[in-house]
Amino acid sequence: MQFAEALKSRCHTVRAIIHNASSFTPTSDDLVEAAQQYHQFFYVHMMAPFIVNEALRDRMRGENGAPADIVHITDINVENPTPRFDIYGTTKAGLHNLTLAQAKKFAPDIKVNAVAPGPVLFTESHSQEVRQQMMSETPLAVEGGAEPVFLAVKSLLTNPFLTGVSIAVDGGRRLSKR
Ligand SMILES: NC(=O)C1=CN([C@@H]2O[C@H](COP(=O)(O)OP(=O)(O)OC[C@H]3O[C@@H](n4cnc5c(N)ncnc54)[C@H](OP(=O)(O)O)[C@@H]3O)[C@@H](O)[C@H]2O)C=CC1
Ligand SMILES: Nc1nc2c(c(=O)[nH]1)N=C([C@H](O)[C@@H](O)CO)CN2
Repeated sequence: MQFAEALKSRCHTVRAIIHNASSFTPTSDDLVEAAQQYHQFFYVHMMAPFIVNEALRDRMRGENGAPADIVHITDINVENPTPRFDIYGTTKAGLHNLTLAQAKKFAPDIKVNAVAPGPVLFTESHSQEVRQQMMSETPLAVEGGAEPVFLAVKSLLTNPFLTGVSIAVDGGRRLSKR
């Protein structure tokens, strides 16, 4: 556990931890490659947040007696997965569950919450047709960008009475997808 020890040697007091790191690729048709993907996705979406949170738990300090904060960036599809991204989705669902478990485990000293984005930032891989399709499935019909995700994280950090919460930042998309 050298990583955890190195982290502790560098972090004396921590106000908040935001777990944003992620891998995002469709599940390979090759089973060997898919197994390798599972390891990669498990480590970045579940193992790393678990290790970092446990390693720094005793170093976390809120302000003026309020709890400290951990925020996990998950995905609106944790309960309505996209089969083509099943490995991605199951490990993000694991991160969502870790949010709930650690909210119970770390209270009252630390709040643990999630922000679940919908498609907020398209990549070059998204054709104009795909973008239009996704916008047609989004009630607010715009590409949200990173700012709404930041504002959701900020609202969690400034509200001392929220833990075990997941904020969907998706323009209402979760309401329209079947
Ligand atoms: N963009 C969107 O529409 C949506 C995003 N989200 C979630 O929001 C978050 C941010 O999204 P976005 O910025 O688009 O994500 P990107 O895929 O563009 O970036 C992911 C980041 O995670 C980093 N990363 C990956 N693996 C590791 C690792 N092992 N250690 C450290 N860093 C790592 C990458 O660094 P590097 O470049 O060095 O590999 C990269 O900077 C992610 O958790 C994503 O799953 C959820 C739903 C929709
Ligand atoms: N790590 C990432 N996760 C996700 C991304 C991304 O670009 N990086 N994008 C999405 C979106 O839903 C979008 O690609 C539409 O499929 C999901 N997660």
